[in-house]
Amino acid sequence: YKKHKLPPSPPKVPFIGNMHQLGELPHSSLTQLSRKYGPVMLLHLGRIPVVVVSSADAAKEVLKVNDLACCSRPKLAGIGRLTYDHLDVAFSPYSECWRELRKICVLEIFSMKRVKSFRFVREEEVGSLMDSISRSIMDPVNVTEKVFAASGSIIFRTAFGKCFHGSEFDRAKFYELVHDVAIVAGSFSYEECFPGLGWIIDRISGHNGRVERVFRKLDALFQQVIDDHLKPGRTKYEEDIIDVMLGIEKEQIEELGDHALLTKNHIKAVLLNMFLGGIDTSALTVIWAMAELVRNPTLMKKAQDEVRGIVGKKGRVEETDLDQLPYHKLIIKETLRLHPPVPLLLTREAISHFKINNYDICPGTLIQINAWAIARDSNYWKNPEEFFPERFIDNTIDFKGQNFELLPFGGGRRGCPAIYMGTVTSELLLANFLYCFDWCLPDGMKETDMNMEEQGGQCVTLNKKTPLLLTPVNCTLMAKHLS
Ligand code: HEM
Repeated sequence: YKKHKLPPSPPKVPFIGNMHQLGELPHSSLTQLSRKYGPVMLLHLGRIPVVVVSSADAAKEVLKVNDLACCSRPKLAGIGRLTYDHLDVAFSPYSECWRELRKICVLEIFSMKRVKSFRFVREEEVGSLMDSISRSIMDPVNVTEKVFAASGSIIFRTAFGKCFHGSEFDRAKFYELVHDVAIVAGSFSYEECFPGLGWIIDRISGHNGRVERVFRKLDALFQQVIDDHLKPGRTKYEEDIIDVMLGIEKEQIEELGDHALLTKNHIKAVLLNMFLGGIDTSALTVIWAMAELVRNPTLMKKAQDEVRGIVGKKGRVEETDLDQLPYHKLIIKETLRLHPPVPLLLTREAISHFKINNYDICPGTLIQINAWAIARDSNYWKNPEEFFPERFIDNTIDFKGQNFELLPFGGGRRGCPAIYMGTVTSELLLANFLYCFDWCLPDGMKETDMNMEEQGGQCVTLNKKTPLLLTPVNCTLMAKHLS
């Protein structure tokens, strides 16, 4: 690679490379580093070369101009095991098989029509959450916990067709499992960073054992639900995602025989993607939005006036109301700008040589787009640190992957295929929070005392460091619904 012009790099330490510079909050440390080394920089995690992209122009080079040259994902051992050797959509390297599966996801699983067919699940879950909060009027509520639980139940029911309630899975155990999966999915093994030696650390640190334990539990859960779905004489009330995928598998076997693509393992791997990709992301959007609104009472009032004006005395916001709430949509957009749930997007891998801003990117290099840094860059955003939904009035910037200064869902061939599913869930939850209750901070806490820190750690998602505790104040609009 001597002839190549490589991107600038911060100084490396022997063996670990730049690993020590990632810190507790990698998106934030990388933003600082990019101020010094530029919007395209080359880091080394152990032996792995990683190019970090921190400007809209450079992101466009990756996601649009050279999308095909770098639309693969690295083959990591931990997630490889959890996805039955990369049979999923989110973490699989680029291949013919991945393309087929992605097509099935876009057309059959995450299409607007399919997502709309689960409207009743979302409305029921949000409804029971509002009922449960209404029993805590004037008592502080852990909004973080409640929203995660509702988002988890929505995905669980959408995928499996049944709720935790009255099933053999208990909610706490399920979350523990999803959390373990998220940690395995977000971590490199030492062997990957330090080939030849890292396996020793992997064995001592128990990495391999943890991956295996998580895999076994998850596989048993998926197998059991699939078996339930295949039982003769099963009463099917509404089609869930497992029904949809089993239907596609059957069709493919009838049409293509041995050449059928979809197997039970593909189905399980896609379910894993739904749990990893769908629960925390939608929940975090609502939690950060509520946190911002409580700190900004004027914006809160404006949003509440809008939703209460449109919904009237109905008692609940329904999905059909959401399109009549333009200010509400601006709040979601501004939340996704300031608090993108996946701040570094998912890692891509270059398949062939290409250039970004005239720097050579060699095959095998990993690419990390810092969507968080771009969305807070004063070159594109006025007062970028301020939560100001009005900035999107008369502004055509959207988050669907065409405007490279706002990329909460990524873009290009690997962009999030479930934008509609994610946004409709967040919008419905937030609109009901705003419609059903007035909110105040517990124990005389002031807006300026709120802790808005981000949580560090191994997760790919951007959590709030401290749980959001808020006190619901009675709202008469709901009384009619409850009586
Ligand atoms: C507010 C909600 C959501 C946000 C912010 C979000 C964000 C993202 C991001 C940043 C990526 C990576 C894009 C890239 O690398 O360019 C992604 C990929 C993905 N997301 Fe989402 N997501 C959300 C909701 C969901 C939901 C509800 C599901 C499914 C139930 C889901 C499933 C996926 C899958 C399967 C991929 C991998 C796509 C691929 O590699 O081809 N996401 N998402």
